[in-house]
Amino acid sequence: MSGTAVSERAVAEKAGLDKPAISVRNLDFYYGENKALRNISMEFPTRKVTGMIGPSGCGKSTLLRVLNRMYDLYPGQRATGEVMFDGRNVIAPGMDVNRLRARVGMVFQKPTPFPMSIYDNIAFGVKLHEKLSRSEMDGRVEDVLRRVALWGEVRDRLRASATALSGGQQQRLCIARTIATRPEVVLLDEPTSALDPVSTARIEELLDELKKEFTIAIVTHNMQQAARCADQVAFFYLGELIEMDSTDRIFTAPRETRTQDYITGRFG
Ligand SMILES: Nc1ncnc2c1ncn2[C@@H]1O[C@H](COP(=O)(O)OP(=O)(O)OP(=O)(O)O)[C@@H](O)[C@H]1O
Repeated sequence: MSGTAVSERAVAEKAGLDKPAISVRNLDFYYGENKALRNISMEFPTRKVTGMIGPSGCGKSTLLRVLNRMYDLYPGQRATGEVMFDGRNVIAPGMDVNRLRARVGMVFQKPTPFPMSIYDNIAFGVKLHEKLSRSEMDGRVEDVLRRVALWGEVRDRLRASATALSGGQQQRLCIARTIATRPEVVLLDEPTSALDPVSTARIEELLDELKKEFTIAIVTHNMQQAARCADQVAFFYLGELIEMDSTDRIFTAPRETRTQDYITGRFG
């Protein structure tokens, strides 16, 4: 690549203009009659962290659940508009939803390890999508546990139940489980809100590593966390996207009064 091309790319990346992993266009979402998302249009840049903030009930979790069609599991919930991922509208009929959820993985607020061994927590999802030999699976398990900095702590008890791990370890295991299927996008819904400060710091460090490989969307109520982890931040209010910009800009010079009021703690 020429020097010019490299610097153009650097400028494009800086401006967040790189090809997005997911593009949302005119998205509306309904819980029955209740419209929870209103005309959302935004992009999730590839291998960047997008922070999603806003007061309780503004639709942050709902938007995450649309991105991998988690809402499909519940009757009466529907989305209209476009969520483009790898050239396809994921909310249109005909999408292979299981495959989608392997490619757009999700980590929840409360650590939710399956009631099985540490090893099987990771192997379970991989087996649904890939046929690996025993040694390949062993390698995959070790690789993802290393990447979430859990290998040293659990290597001698891979066959022990995952539910015996601490909360912070369980959440790191859930992240390992999610990245084990080699997704392109990882969605995290308040992943540290049930954790102590030390475990929280470890997850935040981990995000910094993971974004080298994955596109990340993280919902958080913690402004410091958004400021520390995100490359861009989206502020939602009453089901609308009010403003999205670089993290610096959102926290130092937001355009909208409502954003300013929220980040300075005047409401929410
Ligand atoms: N299962 C549901 N059935 C009906 N309405 C729902 C359901 N889940 C959420 N809602 C409504 O949709 C809106 C958005 O909720 P959502 O959970 O996405 O907000 P949020 O910003 O993630 O909130 P929080 O920060 O408290 O998690 C709210 O008005 C909420 O009451």
